[in-house]
Amino acid sequence: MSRMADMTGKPLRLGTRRSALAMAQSGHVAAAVTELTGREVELVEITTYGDTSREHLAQIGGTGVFVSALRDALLEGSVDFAVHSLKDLPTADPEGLSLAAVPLRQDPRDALIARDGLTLGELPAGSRIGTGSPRRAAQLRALGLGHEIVPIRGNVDTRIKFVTSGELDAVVLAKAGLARLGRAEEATEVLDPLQMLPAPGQGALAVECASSDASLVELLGVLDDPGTRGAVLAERMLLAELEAGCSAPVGALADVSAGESDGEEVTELYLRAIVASADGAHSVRLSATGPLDEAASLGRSLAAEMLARGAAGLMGERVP
Ligand SMILES: NCc1[nH]cc(CCC(=O)O)c1CC(=O)O
Repeated sequence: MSRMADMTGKPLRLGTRRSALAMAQSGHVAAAVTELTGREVELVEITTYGDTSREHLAQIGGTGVFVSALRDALLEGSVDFAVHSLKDLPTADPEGLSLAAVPLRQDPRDALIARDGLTLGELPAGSRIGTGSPRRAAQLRALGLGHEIVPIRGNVDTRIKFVTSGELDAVVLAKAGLARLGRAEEATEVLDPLQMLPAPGQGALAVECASSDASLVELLGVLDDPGTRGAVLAERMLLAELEAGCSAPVGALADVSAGESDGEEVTELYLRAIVASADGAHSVRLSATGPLDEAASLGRSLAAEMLARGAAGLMGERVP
C-alpha cells in the first residue's frame, strides 16, 4: 500500500477498440497491470471510422486502421498505453513507440468450429469451411480433403454464426481469440500445427506506450515474458524477410524449450514455417532451431532458406 501511495494517484489510461475481442484483451491486461503494480487502469474507447461504419468495412480496411488510431492516441498523449493482437501489427517498428511488454502467450493454434462436433478429418468431401484468411485457406486446400473453402468476414461472433445457422459446415478461428471471449469450449478441434501453422504472432499480445515515458515503459515491463517475446520476434522477422504482408499465405510458429549447450542451460526456439500457394498445391515448409537470444537471426535465416527454395514464387499466386 505504501508503494502504491508513492505513485501518482491518477489511473493509467488504456486506449482500446470497442470490439468484444479488443475489450476482453484490454480488460485482461488492465487487471494484470493493477495486480502487479498496484496502479489503477481505466479503459478509454477509441472510435475509428471502421468502428462506426459496418464491420465489413472494418475488415476490408484491415486492422491497420485501428492500429494507427490507437498509435495516434498514444503519440498525442490522449491515452497512456494500448494493447494490440500482435499478429495484427505491421512488422516495422513504429517511430516514438515502445513494445513495453509481450505477455506470456496462451495457445497460439487455430481452432475448428464444426457442425455436430465434427473434426476436420470427419468433415466429408464437399463440406463448406469458412475463412477469410489466405493462410488458413491455403493450408486447408493443401490437405486435399475435398472441402470447399468459402471466403467469409466479420468478427468472431459473426463467423461462429455461419455454423450455428447452418450456412456453413465449419469455420477456422484463432483459439486465443475464442478463449479470450470465454468461448474456447465451442471449438470442436484444435488444429495440430502439423496441419495448420498459425499466423506469425498469433495468440500473443503487444503492450505499447510512448518511448518518451521511460518510467511507464519500465512499469509495463513487468508483464513481459522473454520467451514469448523471442518466439514472436523469430516469427515476425521471418515474415518481414519474406516481404509478405499480413494477408500472405505464411504460417510460422516458434516453440520455446529448455535446452543445453556445453553443459550450460539455454532457452531454445524451435521455429516451423510454411509458405503456400493460394490453391495449396505447392508449398515450402521448413524448420530450424536456435538460442532464444538469437531469435531475430533465426527467423531471418529460415526465411532466406525458404526463399532459396522458391517461396517467393508461391506468394503471388491466386486461386483461379
Ligand atoms: N485478424 C483478427 C484477429 N486478430 C487477432 C485474433 C485472435 C487473437 C490472436 O490471434 O491473438 C483475431 C481473430 C482470429 O484470427 O480468429
